[in-house]
Amino acid sequence: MDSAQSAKPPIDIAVGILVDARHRLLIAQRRPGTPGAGFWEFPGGKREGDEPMADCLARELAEEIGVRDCQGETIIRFAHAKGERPVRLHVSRIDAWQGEPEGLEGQELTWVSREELRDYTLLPATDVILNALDLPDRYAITPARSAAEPDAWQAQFDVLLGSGITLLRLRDQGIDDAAYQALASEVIPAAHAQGVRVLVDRSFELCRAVGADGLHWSVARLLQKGRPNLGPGQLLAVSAHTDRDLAMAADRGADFAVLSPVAATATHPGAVPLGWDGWAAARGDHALPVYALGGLGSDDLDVAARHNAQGVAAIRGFWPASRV
Ligand SMILES: Nc1nc2c([nH]c(=O)n2[C@H]2C[C@H](O)[C@@H](COP(=O)(O)OP(=O)(O)OP(=O)(O)O)O2)c(=O)[nH]1
Repeated sequence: MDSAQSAKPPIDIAVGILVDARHRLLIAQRRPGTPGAGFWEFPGGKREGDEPMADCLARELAEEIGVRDCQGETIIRFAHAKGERPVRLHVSRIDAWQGEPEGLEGQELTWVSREELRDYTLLPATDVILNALDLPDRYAITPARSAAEPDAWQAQFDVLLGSGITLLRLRDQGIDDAAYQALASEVIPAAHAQGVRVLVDRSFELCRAVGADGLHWSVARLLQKGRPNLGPGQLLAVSAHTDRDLAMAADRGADFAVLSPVAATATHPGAVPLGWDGWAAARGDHALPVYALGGLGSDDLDVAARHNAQGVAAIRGFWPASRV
């Protein structure tokens, strides 16, 4: 069972990730006598009564580290039960504030680069926060090259690589593993040259052979195989359609999921759309970042963020118009 389904109601916690001009993150060490003593965390604390979470964050950061006027945005809300009690974390990234952070409660503070964080023992579930911090707000999925005119597909793919997209899934269910491997071997170097990471379907062995940045699997495949032994920075994504899928994906260690369909799509004409309310209900507070997919594009990024989505995933929504 994942944290979102735990029996005890979670306590709401506001968490703030201060990011400085050198992209370093501020972490604090939990004091002796508190739950998780000695572990490092991002500053924050418990909601008082029914105060709005934004007020809770401002109060906690003022009380604990003496900063004011924090400017930022919520990056994820999720629940987990890996500590002494179930918590629901409302995590914000903060890029501007007033005052110099100091440990007002006697806690040690330090600024660390994203790489240096690996040297610290962080509270359980911090990996979820870091995935939400690192992942982009758009996840592109390619239409099948095997169903398209190959030169036109290639031209559109090249435009996609220059469009600001930084993460994509190479999807082509119309070809066998050998043809898929050949396609992946062709497109991944081009994507990497443009700073775009590529997740592949199929096996872990294929992912390794083609130098991909991770895998995108069905929940069924994840349940069957378990989380593969991916390298540092490699990602495991999962396609989900229900609340239960997300619970299993979080439980089995997926780094993020794609939950669909929000609206009707040409790719899956038979699927019943969830609508935003149904999408948000299924997304719930599962402990992983979740993209919204299905009839969406860049115009839907704001509505997605309001529904606790990492962002938008799309095939047609991000695929450049054909020039031929
Ligand atoms: N601040 C913070 N808390 C986290 C993170 N991850 C995580 O699981 N938690 C949990 C640990 C604690 O159970 C809870 C935070 O509660 P807390 O005891 O620090 O809250 P507080 O500052 O209001 O505490 P206090 O006034 O009661 O001393 O949230 C995180 O990254 N930052």
